[in-house]
Amino acid sequence: MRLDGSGCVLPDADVGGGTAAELHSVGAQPLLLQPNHHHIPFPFFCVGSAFSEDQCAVLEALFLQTNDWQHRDGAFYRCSLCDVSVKIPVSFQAEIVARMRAMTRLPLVDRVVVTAQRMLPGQVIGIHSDRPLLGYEIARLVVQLNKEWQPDHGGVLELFASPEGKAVFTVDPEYNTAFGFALHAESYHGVTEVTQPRKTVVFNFWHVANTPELAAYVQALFADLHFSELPAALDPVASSAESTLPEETTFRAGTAAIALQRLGYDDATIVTGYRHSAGLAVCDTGDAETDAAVLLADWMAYLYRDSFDLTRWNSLRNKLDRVEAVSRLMPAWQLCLPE
Ligand SMILES: O=C(O)CCC(=O)C(=O)O
Ligand SMILES: [Fe+2]
Repeated sequence: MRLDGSGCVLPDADVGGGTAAELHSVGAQPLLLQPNHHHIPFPFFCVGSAFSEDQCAVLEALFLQTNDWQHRDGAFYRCSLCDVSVKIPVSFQAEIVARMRAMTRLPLVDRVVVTAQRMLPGQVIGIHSDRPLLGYEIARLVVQLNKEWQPDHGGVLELFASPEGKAVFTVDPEYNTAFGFALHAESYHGVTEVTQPRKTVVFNFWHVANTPELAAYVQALFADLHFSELPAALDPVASSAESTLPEETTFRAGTAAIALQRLGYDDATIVTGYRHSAGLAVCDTGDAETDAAVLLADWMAYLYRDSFDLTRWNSLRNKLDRVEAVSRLMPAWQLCLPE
């Protein structure tokens, strides 16, 4: 399957924030109208004529002015990148975030980071998922700026169901086409080798509950982490868990226990938290603060050791929905579950 800009156009059920006419009225030009939404191999959308001529001109100019390109020269990820966020008009950024919120239905923060990406002949981007690690972006909009692109120029974006499989969907990098997706552990994609220079602008968006501010808080909470600081009361539980459970699981449970310890909770709560995070027991002590502390510690340990998982986050949010935030947990609570 190929997207050639003239493919079938499905009605946009997700405009959410407004109709096409309203979008005309808020900005000077419409943008990202009529996306084609897909769900295989993972949710994404493509837009044929993404931006107005003026907006394309702003994006193209980014490649003329910038000089501090960072060169990525890994075996699987070869391209040059440059942060051009400050060069994108604030009103343009605001419009794009509003549109991305409507299309992805994700609670995105206002801040956008925009990267100009250049690939030169011979360069290729191998298969990767971009899963959102702690503080990383949750969604991307990839805009192509290759005038007169031809199939033999390469640089086709390929989508995969698994890192070993064959491409399930391909997107040609034609001028003024955009590709948007939510990043997660299985959003596998890559770019085929290019034979002509390839110009792309990537807009990055953050989830309100996986911000760089949360990342700073969690990094500080787990700084200089040594399991030896955990109370002796945990020793028998941890030893027994370590003899039966995968290391990854006990590592995460130990990390959750450290969070509870550093937040000032007593030995009993730390043991309860460890057992909960190791999957040995469901935390239901009947004490609202203890249960909330255990759930938040478990979530922060997961974020720190793994990545931001939307399903898990929704489950945390549902569990703590009606619970009053307590002062000891306030900073973590506000960052993990912002209003
Ligand atoms: O350049 C592209 O088409 C996609 C690059 C990429 O891997 C990304 O933006 O996540
Ligand atoms: Fe990527």
